[in-house]
Amino acid sequence: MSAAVIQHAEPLRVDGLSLSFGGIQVLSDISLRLEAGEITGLIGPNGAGKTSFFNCLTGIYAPTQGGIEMGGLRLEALPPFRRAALGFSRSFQHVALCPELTIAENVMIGLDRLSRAGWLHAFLPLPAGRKERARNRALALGALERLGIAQVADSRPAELPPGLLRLAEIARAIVGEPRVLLLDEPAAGLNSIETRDLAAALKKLRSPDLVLVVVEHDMDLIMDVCDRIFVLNVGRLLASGTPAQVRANPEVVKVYLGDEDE
Ligand SMILES: Nc1ncnc2c1ncn2[C@@H]1O[C@H](COP(=O)(O)OP(=O)(O)OP(=O)(O)O)[C@@H](O)[C@H]1O
Repeated sequence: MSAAVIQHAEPLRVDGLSLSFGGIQVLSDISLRLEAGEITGLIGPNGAGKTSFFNCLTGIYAPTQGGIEMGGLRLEALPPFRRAALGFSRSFQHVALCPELTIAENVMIGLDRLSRAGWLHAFLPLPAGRKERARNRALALGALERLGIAQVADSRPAELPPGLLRLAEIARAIVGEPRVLLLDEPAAGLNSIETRDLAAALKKLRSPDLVLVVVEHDMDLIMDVCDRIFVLNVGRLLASGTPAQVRANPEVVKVYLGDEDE
């Protein structure tokens, strides 16, 4: 096990990150700094490279060039499980909860990196497993509570609407108290009321110890919750700034935001 830890309130620094598959350049020379204590938005047209960027941060994709650093640790060569152990957590574009498990049990899966024997052990009817399961359930309930949905702890995914499922997924992503939380299109498939609830939940997650990055096409949500926004276009960083600065940037309006009104 790595003795390295990322101290609280460290920014995540990305320097000259590039990614290509064969001859296709997916990300080109991305340099930026993601601050703890802020909600950062990552926006851009379809195919701009947003998910690929997340995949580079979590180690699913190996960048062809560039560095990723946090708290003095070089991360770009670490495999995904090492980055997870250092506190990287993410949610995916499509809801991926296990239908056979309750919401609390689904959230407990997010404690894998903290579990001594792995989460499966905590589900087995052994004394050590029972103790660990009780501890994990309490942590899962805490995460659900933090997002205001503790009442669905014992429901199964099929019983719940998309908005609650999305929040349950985020509960699973935060239950291990990550240092870096990457949310990929959390508002996808949600109606306007669910999106409003999501925005309120995201604001509650803002914390001095957390780098929180949201990829999203819902511009109302992004402009509402984000402190800072980075705009990608065909794999390049096109612009960055506060929501007001990004909204007023003519290049961003031309390649992306202009589409919103059409
Ligand atoms: N594993 C891969 N192999 C080849 N090309 C890939 C791979 N992953 C991503 N790409 C390509 O990289 C480009 C960026 O894709 P990516 O999914 O990162 O964009 P995105 O900004 O997240 O798009 P969207 O908003 O539609 O989700 C696309 O052209 C995509 O086809």
